Amino acid sequence: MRLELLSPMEMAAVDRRAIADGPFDGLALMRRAGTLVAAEVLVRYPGAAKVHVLAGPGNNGGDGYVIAGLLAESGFAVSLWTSGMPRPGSDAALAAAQCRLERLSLLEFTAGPDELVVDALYGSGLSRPVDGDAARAIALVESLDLPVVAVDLPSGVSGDSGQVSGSAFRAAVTVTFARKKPGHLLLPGRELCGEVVLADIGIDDAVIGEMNIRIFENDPALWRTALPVAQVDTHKYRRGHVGAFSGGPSSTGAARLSALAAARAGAGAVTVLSPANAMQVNAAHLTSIMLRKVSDAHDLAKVQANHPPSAFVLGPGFGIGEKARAFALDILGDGRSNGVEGLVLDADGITSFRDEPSTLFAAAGLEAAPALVLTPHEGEFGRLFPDIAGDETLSKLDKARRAASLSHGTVIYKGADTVIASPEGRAAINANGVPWLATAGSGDVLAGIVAGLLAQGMPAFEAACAAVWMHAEAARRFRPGLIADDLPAALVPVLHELRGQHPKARPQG
Ligand SMILES: NC(=O)C1=CN([C@@H]2O[C@H](COP(=O)(O)OP(=O)(O)OC[C@H]3O[C@@H](n4cnc5c(N)ncnc54)[C@H](OP(=O)(O)O)[C@@H]3O)[C@@H](O)[C@H]2O)[C@@H](O)CC1
Ligand SMILES: [K+]
Repeated sequence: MRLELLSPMEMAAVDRRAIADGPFDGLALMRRAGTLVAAEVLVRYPGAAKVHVLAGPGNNGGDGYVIAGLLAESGFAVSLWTSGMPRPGSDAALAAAQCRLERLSLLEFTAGPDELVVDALYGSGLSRPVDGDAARAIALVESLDLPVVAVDLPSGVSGDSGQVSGSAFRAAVTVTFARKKPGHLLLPGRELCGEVVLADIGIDDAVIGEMNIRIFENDPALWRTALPVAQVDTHKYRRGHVGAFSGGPSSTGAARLSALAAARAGAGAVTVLSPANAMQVNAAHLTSIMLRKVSDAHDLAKVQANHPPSAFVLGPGFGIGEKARAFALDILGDGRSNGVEGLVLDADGITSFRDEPSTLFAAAGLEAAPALVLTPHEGEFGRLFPDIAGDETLSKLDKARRAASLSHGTVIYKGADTVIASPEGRAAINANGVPWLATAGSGDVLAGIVAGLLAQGMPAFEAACAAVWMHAEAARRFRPGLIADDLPAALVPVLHELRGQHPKARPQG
């Protein structure tokens, strides 16, 4: 799987390196790119009454000249609309010189129903907001509801951030080259790209390998080998023990959702850690999940002394305040020496640190601290990282990476385009989410899955990526109608399948 995501700048560096190394020069790469886009058009829209190719002044436009020529040779009626001449001597200028079609000015652009648009105005070289003739063409195409095949990126969509600059095409298909860019996965870019096709234009994987890329699309290939595999001789505590903190008597459900999810994710034992006044409510709803009273620091110390959980979930339904801060700092301070692998801080656990985030970050940064995993949605992210959240020059990917570095934690920045970032700089963008996953309690389940995997010894970044993907995959398979209570059980077939593909897969004991 080619999961690395290249920023437009990295892609340009890869292009330069590939051209320097050979065997293909820039024009050959461009011809290949154009040929592969033309092939997609042929396969997908063989009956198009007419194809409008819009070619810009850079190499994206160069691809457009190649595409227009090939489609005309294949028998399509092609109109070639250009905006600005390619720089003399550039690959685009060479491609333009080889294209014999009449050039119409984008200024005059017009189209009719049942026609197709190939958008080769701007790709990774987008340098300012799209306006003027290009914006007018975009509006006309949108009003006619014409299908658009975008070359590399829909014009107007930033390859770095997925944000729209000025206006942007909404493509049915986007054909990109060598590797996807973050803008193909981050919103709103992901929606505007339509289906993303990755075309191999002949750039050697080794050239990309040398770039030491640390940003990926989240996919099982990224973490499958790190998934815990139960051994035959295992016993319940060796399969990991999760402690999920419950809130008071009227808010216990969230912790139970986390607990169930942790158990379904494979933790051998799960305990709900409940304040005294919520013990009865919790007891009435738990069967396989254990229950212990933890009202204060003294109770927590007792839990830590005897079969301590190897991972904790703190936050779902817990309540905001000093108790959450004290418990979190206690667990981080207690350290790995006591067998604690990680703390998942979610919801109220995050909000509890809004006035003193540096205390949390300092505790997570101590050498002996267990892994901290933070799971903020946008609002919670802004509470914990106000300066990063408020910086409009940063993409969601940049924000998550900075937050991870600042907090010394793995950050799961949730949303329809969840970004997972590790403190040492790795990041993954998730793309298998479905709208019906946004349901009450869904976040509690995610926190539980992360803790379940951490408790079994899975490293934090891999556990976070795996949890986000499995959570979404379980929801996708369940289909609409899903409520959070359905999710823990819906994880089981997903995990079975993943484990079946594990290189060390063996019968489960
Ligand atoms: N060998 C390779 O490199 C290969 C590259 N390939 C292809 O090249 C593409 C990247 O090419 P690229 O770097 O030339 O950038 P591109 O997207 O054409 O835009 C730059 C031009 O557009 C202009 N411009 C930008 N924004 C604008 C705006 N809003 N409104 C108006 N003008 C605007 C900008 O103007 P400037 O900023 O210079 O003033 C400049 O003239 C890549 O996406 C892929 O399709 C493939 O062929 C495979 C091999
Ligand atoms: K484009």
